[in-house]
Amino acid sequence: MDATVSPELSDFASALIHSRHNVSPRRLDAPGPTPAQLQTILGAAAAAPDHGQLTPWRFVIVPYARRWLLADAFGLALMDRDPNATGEQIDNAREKAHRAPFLMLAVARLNDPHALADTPPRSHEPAEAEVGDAERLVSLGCAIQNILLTAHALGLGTGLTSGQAMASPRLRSLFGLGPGEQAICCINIGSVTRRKTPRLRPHTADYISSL
Ligand SMILES: Cc1cc2nc3c(=O)[nH]c(=O)nc-3n(C[C@H](O)[C@H](O)[C@H](O)COP(=O)(O)O)c2cc1C
Repeated sequence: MDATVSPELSDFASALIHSRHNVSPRRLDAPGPTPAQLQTILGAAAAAPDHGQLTPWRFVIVPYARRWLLADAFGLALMDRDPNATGEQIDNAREKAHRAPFLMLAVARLNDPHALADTPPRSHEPAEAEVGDAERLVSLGCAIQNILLTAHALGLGTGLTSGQAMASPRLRSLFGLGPGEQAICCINIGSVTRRKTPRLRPHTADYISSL
């Protein structure tokens, strides 16, 4: 057996994975992660599987003092797609930017269809274009899960939020998203004020078959 593998590690991994639950940002309050905890949490993303070592994702922290920028983007994104949105609906959209003490945007770095033809292949690694968007998104998902599990291990609650604003030009412009970049979701982290009944997870028989 590999020296790094132990029954304790397996029990710990299982307990950690199965005790994490999504927490609505409405239930995430101060204190958020300390600077030291944040370094640990953010560093966990780097351990995600990454075909070709492209780091096909990045994260943009939105400090509390700058949440109003995100609130503006959420509000304007709603007004763009629904010119009849009420003041209350716009306020609700804006308010989502102010919830958890820590918030950052997860950005996928997907293939830019216009640039692919110009990318020269590298001899020792798959050409950038060989790592398709599905693989890049899987890598981001793993990075996000590493972040969620590490925050959970530190006693913090985490919640993911997305919605139609992710694709809005307002959000793209605020975060300076380049061609091929896609905003996927916000990662919210804080102290859990109130837990909901955790959702039931599927059984292995629901998603495993044999060839
Ligand atoms: C990319 C992504 C975006 C999500 N966006 C939202 C969201 O906008 N609102 C929400 O309530 N949950 C969102 N979730 C969280 C899921 O709803 C949650 O993970 C799911 O209910 C399963 O719960 P669990 O994580 O506690 O097992 C998102 C999850 C993912 C992977």
